[in-house]
Amino acid sequence: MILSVANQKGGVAKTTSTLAIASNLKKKGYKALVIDMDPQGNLSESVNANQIEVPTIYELLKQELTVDEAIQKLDFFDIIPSNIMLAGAEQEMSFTGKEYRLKESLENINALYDYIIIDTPPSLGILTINAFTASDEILIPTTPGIFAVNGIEQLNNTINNVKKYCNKDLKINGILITRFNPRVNINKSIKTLTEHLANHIGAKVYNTYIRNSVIIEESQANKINLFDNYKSATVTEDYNSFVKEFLNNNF
Ligand SMILES: Nc1ncnc2c1ncn2[C@@H]1O[C@H](COP(=O)(O)OP(=O)(O)OP(=O)(O)O)[C@@H](O)[C@H]1O
Repeated sequence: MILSVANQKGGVAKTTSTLAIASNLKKKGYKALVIDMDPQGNLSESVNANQIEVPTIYELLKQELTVDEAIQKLDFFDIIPSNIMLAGAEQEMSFTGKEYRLKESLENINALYDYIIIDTPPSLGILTINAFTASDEILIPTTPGIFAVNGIEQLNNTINNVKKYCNKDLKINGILITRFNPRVNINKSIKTLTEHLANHIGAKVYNTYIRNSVIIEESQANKINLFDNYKSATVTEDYNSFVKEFLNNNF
């Protein structure tokens, strides 16, 4: 399955969720490839991928190399990294067929992986459109904030456009509430609001939600896998439960 993790709102835990889900899937024995489509390159950095003077997603989108040349095999999972060069792609990709570049690149390796997970940037430009065109499904992380929730409707319009013009079989897998603090009342009403909105766009909110935890920043800063060194942290348990729910839904 090719899965895009997307939300044009920044800071809703797209990168964190991609990292946690892909590393958990690998721990469970699945073959996982992560594609960093975010010019910020935070995901590549969090797993210590090589980002300087190596092939990245940018050269792959420009068709300057084959997909095998861009893949790095790490303990976390396999990755196609990104770096700030990718920021230029939004302007440079103006040719016919630009939406299909990633899809074309992945055709040769799709069968080698159980899951290919794409971390998308906080925008609905050509990079996100490439990710959606290449994907089977989309996972939407959202934080319990009213603006984050409002953005889902706009995201759904983009998804519908991609379905209309580039990928008719694209589906929303579900909406994942992240950075949740169950003790705060407003969080609870936002959860209810997210459920209504999900219903309206024909998607579902996963039962599992991800709690707020300082462990996230600590593990990312130290480039440590949650499932190695922070096994008993609540947020590690949340992501583990989430992956179980995700796998149950997809069989
Ligand atoms: N469950 C959590 N608890 C505490 N902090 C978190 C949690 N999830 C993510 N964060 C922190 O929130 C910030 C934003 O997370 P992240 O980078 O994953 O979001 P993003 O949606 O990928 O952002 P961008 O849109 O900029 O790419 C990061 O500093 C991250 O460490």
